Amino acid sequence: MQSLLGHQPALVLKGCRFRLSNLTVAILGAGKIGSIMARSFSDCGIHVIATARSRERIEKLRMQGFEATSDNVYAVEKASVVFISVKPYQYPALAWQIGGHVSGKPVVSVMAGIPLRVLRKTLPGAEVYRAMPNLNAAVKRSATGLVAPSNAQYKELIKSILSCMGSVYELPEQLIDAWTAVAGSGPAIIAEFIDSMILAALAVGIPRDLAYDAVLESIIGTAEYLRTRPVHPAQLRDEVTTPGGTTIMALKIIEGKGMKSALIDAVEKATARARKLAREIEERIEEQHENSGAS
Ligand SMILES: NC(=O)C1=CN([C@@H]2O[C@H](COP(=O)(O)OP(=O)(O)OC[C@H]3O[C@@H](n4cnc5c(N)ncnc54)[C@H](OP(=O)(O)O)[C@@H]3O)[C@@H](O)[C@H]2O)C=CC1
Ligand SMILES: O=C(O)[C@@H]1CCC=N1
Repeated sequence: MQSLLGHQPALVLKGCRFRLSNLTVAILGAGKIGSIMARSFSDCGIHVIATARSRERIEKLRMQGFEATSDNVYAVEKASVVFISVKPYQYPALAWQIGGHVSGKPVVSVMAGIPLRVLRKTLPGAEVYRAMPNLNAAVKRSATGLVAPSNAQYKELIKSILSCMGSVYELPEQLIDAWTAVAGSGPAIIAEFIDSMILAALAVGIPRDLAYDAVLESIIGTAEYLRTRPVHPAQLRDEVTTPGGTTIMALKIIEGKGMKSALIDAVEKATARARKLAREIEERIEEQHENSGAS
């Protein structure tokens, strides 16, 4: 581990945290989530080399103050830790480029669906991890799931880097697709709910800016309440619901229209999609392998 961080002596800090400012991290595919990761890591003092394909994106990353390039191999060779944040279907081409340059390095994929098995096969000799952050990393509130390989050498370092985006939860690999559906996609699902509540507020005559505040503050407050008190959501609901009052009228409609079952179905479908992605990407990698004439 020492070798990753150059010659700086104080590797392990109090509380088992690492001196991240000694570290160079490559983020391959710094698009929407990758550039948020770049900002979070950079705010922790990490030197980030971000990559993208298009000139526009590289220029944008440079304007944000990052070292940016289209040269993935350069980024991998310069970095001690590599993050991969291209879209899953973009991964086979990227793996083809960098596969011969990652041996001995920790490589963390934040791509939905792609299993450790496939990462190991395409990144020979690397210590591969899967992580699933979410967009809330932009406000340092990501709930990031982490899958580490067995006998991981760099796990504490990777956790420290990921914690620059918020909370980190270590998971067995069989839960990461479900985590992707709940926490990775979570901000989109919750944003749909917020949008619906704002429309509902408009429908009953609350002006738009007030509607936005009413909904957001209620959501943040409810999350804070549940986070800080030992109360089950159903108990909170009961505390709000006056017999014969207003809340029960709303709850009756929600129950009748099947909001809970819609959400359960939605998360199941998103989880299944992540699993299917794994098969699709593996097929593409095999095709690429065959087309290259390899045996
Ligand atoms: N968006 C989200 O909230 C989350 C996404 N993820 C995962 O992160 C990944 C990225 O998602 P997202 O950020 O939304 O997607 P984006 O399309 O915004 O980002 C992907 C980036 O990868 C770049 N790219 C593609 N191929 C290469 C290559 N060969 N070399 C260098 N750069 C390349 C693209 O560059 P260019 O723009 O120049 O084409 C683009 O900027 C996905 O795998 C997704 O599953 C995980 C958690 C949350
Ligand atoms: O929609 C997706 O596939 C990615 C994974 C989690 C969030 N966005």
